[in-house]
Amino acid sequence: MLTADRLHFAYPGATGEYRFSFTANKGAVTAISGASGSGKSTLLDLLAGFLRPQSGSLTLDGEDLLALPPERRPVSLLLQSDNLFDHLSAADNVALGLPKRTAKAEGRSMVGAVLDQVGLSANVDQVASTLSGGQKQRVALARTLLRDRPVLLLDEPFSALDDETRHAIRALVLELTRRQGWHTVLVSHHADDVAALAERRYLLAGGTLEEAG
Ligand SMILES: Nc1ncnc2c1ncn2[C@@H]1O[C@H](COP(=O)(O)OP(=O)(O)OP(=O)(O)O)[C@@H](O)[C@H]1O
Repeated sequence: MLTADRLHFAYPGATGEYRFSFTANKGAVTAISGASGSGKSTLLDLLAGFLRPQSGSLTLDGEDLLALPPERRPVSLLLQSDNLFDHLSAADNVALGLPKRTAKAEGRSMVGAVLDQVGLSANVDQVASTLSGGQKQRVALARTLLRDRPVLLLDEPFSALDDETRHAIRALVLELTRRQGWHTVLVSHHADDVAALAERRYLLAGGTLEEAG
């Protein structure tokens, strides 16, 4: 279980402050909604380690995550767009998620396997700039799958997609979350996405999270 307990943060010199408490279960999507400017990106930055809280705790199954710098946190991040290097192929973008010193042939077969799982076996060598928005998100999910970190942070990951693609990527996120046992935290304005995915929902307002029905 991913647990934030009174994670307290204030931007230097700013008047507003945040105090975040929530839990996110393994193999499930936890949704965070809130108005523009309510602090959703701030929360994700704290979870990813890009911002440091003034006090409080953040643990994954009891392990203190605040002690870890961003690159050592068991966390992957998927944004609305700009997840890929445009000039690299789908396979090369995914290969960035391989552990260092993976043998070339082994790496290629691991990359092929995850691209296959996200339905992109026909696009392995395609340059990212020529992929559709949905295909790009699939590539980013394949890389996440390869890294297989236990926490997946999603920041409006479906917003740039048309309805049909959005439903397909949404279903893929839910399937991977359940199968891999990820703790997936979804930040979204869209009630439709939240209703389709979330096991637990929180509303962010006034600097705190409130569990919503
Ligand atoms: N570096 C910063 N220094 C001071 N204040 C900041 C900084 N970054 C964000 N803020 C302020 O903190 C508040 C929360 O911002 P944040 O980006 O977390 O909101 P959000 O809910 O993600 O908004 P949106 O939905 O529009 O992306 C805003 O009032 C914003 O102006």
